[in-house]
Amino acid sequence: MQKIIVPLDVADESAAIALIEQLEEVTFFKVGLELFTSSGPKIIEALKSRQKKIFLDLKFHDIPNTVKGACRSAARYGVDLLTIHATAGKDALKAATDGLALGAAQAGVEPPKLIAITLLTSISSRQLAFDLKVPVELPEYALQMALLAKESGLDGAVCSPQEVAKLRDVCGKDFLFVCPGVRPSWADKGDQKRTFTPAQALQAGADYLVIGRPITAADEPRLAWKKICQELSVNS
Ligand SMILES: O=C(O)c1cc(=O)[nH]c(=O)n1[C@@H]1O[C@H](COP(=O)(O)O)[C@@H](O)[C@H]1O
Repeated sequence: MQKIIVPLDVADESAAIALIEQLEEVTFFKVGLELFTSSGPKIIEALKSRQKKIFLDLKFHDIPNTVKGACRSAARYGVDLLTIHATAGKDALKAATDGLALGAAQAGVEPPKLIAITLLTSISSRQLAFDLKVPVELPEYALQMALLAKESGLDGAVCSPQEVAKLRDVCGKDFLFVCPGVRPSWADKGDQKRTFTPAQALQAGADYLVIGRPITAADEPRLAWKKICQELSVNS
């Protein structure tokens, strides 16, 4: 199933390699804050040497000049997807795309697709209103963040599968939607608040699903992966 991205949310490179080797059918992996902070770019080389696609999820959130520089550096890795928070604002989002173009040209690689986090899938409507004091309904807020990303020239957005149908409707078929917060009916939700099953998420219009702990924390990750793929083939 080429639409599932498996996050390597583990402590170090050797744990990541062990997972990659168990999950040999998986073609797309995510390197996030935990692994990149501990291992740095070595893990990217390890994935490339195995011909895997790479989602580098560093969730940049800073002033325009800083994200431009960070994106210039990240572009050199030649990864497929990169994240930034939409709430960094329009100037930072535009600066990020400039940085990517610059870094990719300098390194002679394709720039990654830049996608914006709309609202973390671990945030509930209640938390948005009462903790973050955002006086807008959650679906509308996620939509506005996706539109901000689109207007700023980004390639797509990260959103909950619960919102993707509406966002797809407004942003159009060419805007890329990556959805974490995906849980098979048999899996623990953990800290995820706005979830759909894999079949619901694809039906709602997600281009890619990010599914982590239901696979990576299972006693047998490869069996959990296969179970999800089987469920998807029955439901599609
Ligand atoms: O950018 C992300 O990938 C992301 C955005 C978001 O809103 N929610 C979210 O869970 N993620 C990431 O998606 C993965 C979800 O992992 P599981 O909850 O284990 O399936 C983690 O690596 C998160 O960092």
